[in-house]
Amino acid sequence: MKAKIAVLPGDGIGPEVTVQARRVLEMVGENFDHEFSFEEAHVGGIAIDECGDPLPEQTLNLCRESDAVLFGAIGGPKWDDPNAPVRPEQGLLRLRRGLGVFANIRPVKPHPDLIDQAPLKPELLRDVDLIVIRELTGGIYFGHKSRENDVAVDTCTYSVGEVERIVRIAASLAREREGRLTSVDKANVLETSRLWRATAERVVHDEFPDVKLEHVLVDAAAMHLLQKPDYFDVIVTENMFGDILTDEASVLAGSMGLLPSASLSDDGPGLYEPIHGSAPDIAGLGIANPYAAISSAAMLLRHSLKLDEEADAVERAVARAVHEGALTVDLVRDERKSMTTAEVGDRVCELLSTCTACLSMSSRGFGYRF
Ligand SMILES: NC(=O)c1ccc[n+]([C@@H]2O[C@H](COP(=O)([O-])OP(=O)(O)OC[C@H]3O[C@@H](n4cnc5c(N)ncnc54)[C@H](O)[C@@H]3O)[C@@H](O)[C@H]2O)c1
Ligand SMILES: CC(C)[C@H](C(=O)O)[C@@H](O)C(=O)O
Ligand SMILES: [Mg+2]
Repeated sequence: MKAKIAVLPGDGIGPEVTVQARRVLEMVGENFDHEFSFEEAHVGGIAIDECGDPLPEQTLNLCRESDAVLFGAIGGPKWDDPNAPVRPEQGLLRLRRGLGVFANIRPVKPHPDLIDQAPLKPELLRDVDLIVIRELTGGIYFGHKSRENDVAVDTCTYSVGEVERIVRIAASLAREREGRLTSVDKANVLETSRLWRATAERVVHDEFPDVKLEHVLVDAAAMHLLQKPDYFDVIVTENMFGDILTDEASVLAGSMGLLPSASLSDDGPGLYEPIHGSAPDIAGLGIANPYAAISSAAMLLRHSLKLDEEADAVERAVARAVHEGALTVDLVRDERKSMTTAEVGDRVCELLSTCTACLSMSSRGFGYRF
């Protein structure tokens, strides 16, 4: 098949990990006989430096006319002045909104070989296999904001329609899995959460009677995620809660550098990005973990290009590489045994061409498998 992929590397480690994800997609194109074309554009801090706008019009246009968008990360200390008129993060938020990608899928499934190194007890992690569906284009991120003298305001808004569509996505996914959906809110305090809860209740009751829905308050959910992470199947939540809970969930997997994401709209290109940021503390050192970016590329193959077999092959190559110990420094105890970002990318590409087991077994998507 032919596909056009927009690549937005961004800032900090964004370009370092994105180049590895792009190489993997190129390798998939070669091995499976697809014609993928790639076009790069600036977003975030680098775009501010270039033209004063974190999401230049040509970048958004490129994304809109592509089949999918591979995104690195944005931001960094250079653009962090709280009084700056524009910020890199605004570029990412405008991109999400501009593409209408309201459904952010963040799977969390620890690789068995990394469980012993995680800060949580191995027995808590062994059966963890959860997916967070984060609402991505509403809530406090996009509500009215103001700042006057000593007072700042951020407004959190949700409409019934916005809640219905994200709950439908989450419930459909739960139906294909264990049929359990946990809706996370703060309904004891927030009006938006009460609307969220009532809407989720109605949608699931009317349209997904086979799905078991429960509601958990976000503060308790944060605790349960560490205390009994294997309890969860599909979690659906609003924008900011989903942001915070998924950084927490990355601890279950072992590193921020492992969690991928897909952001989808009703139609139009999907946006694929690791959940981590630009990691200024390690940028430029060549040691960033590229697995989150590479796994995001696998999600791109599966969700935007409908290439399940190819997505499976990439996920198996990742799982195999991890199993062999192809790990960056965030995942090894002994630094001398770590690989660079590029070496990990090399190994995944090699496995994609040589590992017949990676290419042949069939399985269903989301997260690690081998
Ligand atoms: N999607 C995005 O572009 C995105 C996401 C989160 C944060 N940010 C931005 O990134 C900047 C830095 O934010 P932060 O430090 O709070 O979060 P961060 O995710 O960049 O880093 C948090 C910690 O995780 C580590 N880490 C992250 N990704 C890693 C990887 N691939 N390999 C190994 N270690 C990794 C970092 O070294 C750091 O110690 C900020 O400007 C923030 O706004 C951007
Ligand atoms: C950089 C920031 C705007 C972004 C968010 O909060 O959505 C990030 O933390 C993420 O998780 O993708
Ligand atoms: Mg985040």
